[in-house]
Amino acid sequence: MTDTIIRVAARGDGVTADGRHAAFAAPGDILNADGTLSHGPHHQVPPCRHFPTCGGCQLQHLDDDSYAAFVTDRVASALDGQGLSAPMRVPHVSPPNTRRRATLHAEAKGGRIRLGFSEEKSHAIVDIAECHILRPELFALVTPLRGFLQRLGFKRRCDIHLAMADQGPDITITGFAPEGLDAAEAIIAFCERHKVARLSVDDGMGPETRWEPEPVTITLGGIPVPLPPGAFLQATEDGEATLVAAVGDAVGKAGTVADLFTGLGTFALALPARVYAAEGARDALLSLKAAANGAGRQVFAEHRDLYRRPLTKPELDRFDAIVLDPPRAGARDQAEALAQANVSAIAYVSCNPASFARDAKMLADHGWRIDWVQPVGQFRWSTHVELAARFVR
Ligand SMILES: C[S@@+](CC[C@H](N)C(=O)[O-])C[C@H]1O[C@@H](n2cnc3c(N)ncnc32)[C@H](O)[C@@H]1O
Repeated sequence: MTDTIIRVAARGDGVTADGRHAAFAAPGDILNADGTLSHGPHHQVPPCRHFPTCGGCQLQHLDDDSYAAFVTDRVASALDGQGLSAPMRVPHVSPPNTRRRATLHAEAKGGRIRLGFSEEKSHAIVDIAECHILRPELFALVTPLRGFLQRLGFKRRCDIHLAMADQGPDITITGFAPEGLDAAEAIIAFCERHKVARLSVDDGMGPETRWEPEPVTITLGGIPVPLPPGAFLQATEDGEATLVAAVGDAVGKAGTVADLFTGLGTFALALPARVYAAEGARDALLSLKAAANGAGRQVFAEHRDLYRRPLTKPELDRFDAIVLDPPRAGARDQAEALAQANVSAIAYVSCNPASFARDAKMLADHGWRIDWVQPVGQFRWSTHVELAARFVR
C-alpha cells in the first residue's frame, strides 16, 4: 500500500490522509508500504550540510510553497482545535540569511571548541561550518569566536547570544566570564578586529559589558533605542516590518492605544498614536522610556507585571485599541479582561499558535470575531510560527 503525504504536522512530520506520520516528508511525497519515501514535487534538496542533525532547521526538505503553507496551516489548525476559523492573509516567510538574533552553544571538547546550535532534542552541539539562516555578519563571527574562546582558556559549556544592533554585532556570553589582564586584552583585540559593537559576559550575576566603544542601539519606528544586552528583538527585520504593518493595519486610526508586553517598543514607537506601553522587563522599559522622551514621542511607559497585574476592564476601556504580544505562554488573564473591554480593535501578536488560539477562544466566547490573521515565518525552516491577528466585535 502507498499513501500520499497531504500536510506537515506541528512538529514537522509529514502526515498521510489516514494519519500515518513520516519524518522528513513533504506534501506530495509518497509513503511506500515499506516505510520508505518517494519524493514528490514539493520536496527540495536541503541546502545545508548540517540538516537534519542541526536543531536550528527541521524543515529544509520543504520547498518555499509548502513551507509557506505549513506556516499558515499551523495557525489554522490551532484555531480549528478551538472550534475557530479566520480569514488567513498570505503568509510572510523570512528569506534565508536574515536572522538577526540567535543563541549558539559552545563547549570545549578534546582540546577543540565546538560552537553551533543544539542537535534536535539533544544537548549535543552541532559544530556549524555553514548556516543558511543567520545574517552573514553574525555567521562571520562563528569561526573567530572558536579561536577567541580557545585563547581565553575556555573549558566548559556556555551560550553565546548574538544580535545585530545598529552599530554592528552585539555578543552576550552567558556561563563564562573570563578574568584578568590577558582576557581583557584578548577581548579588545577580538572586538576591534571583528568590528563587534558590544561584548558582555554573564556568569550568573547579570550582564557585565566588557566592550562598547559607543552606546549600542536598535532603531525601532525610526528612533534609536538603547539596547540592553540580551533584550528581546523580533528575529528578522523583515518579520518585524510585517508585524508592525499588520499591527498598524489592525488598530487603524485609533488615537489612544495600549501596547501590552511592549518590550523595547517595537509597536509603541511605530504607531502614530498616543501610546500606553506596559512591560515586565525593567531594563527594556527604561530604554523605551529614554528613547521616547528623547524623540518627543507620546509614549507613557509603565513597568508592570502583566501576569500578576493584567490591565483591568476600566483601565482597558480608556483606549481605542489594544496591542498585545505576550511570551509563548500567551496571556490568559489579560485576555479574560480584554474579552469584556469596550475597545474598537485588538491586535494580537503571538509566537505560539496554541496559546493564541486558547486566548482567541476566550475572546470569541465574549462576542469578538477574528477579522484576519497574518501568519509569519521568521524562523525559516523551523516549526516555530508567529502571527498577528485583528479582533473586532
Ligand atoms: C514576545 S516579546 C514582545 C516584545 C515586543 N512587543 C516586541 O515586538 O519587540 C514579549 C515581551 O513580554 C515581556 N514579558 C514577559 N513576561 C511578562 C510579564 N509577566 N509582564 C509584562 N511583560 C512580560 C518580555 O520581557 C518581552 O519583552
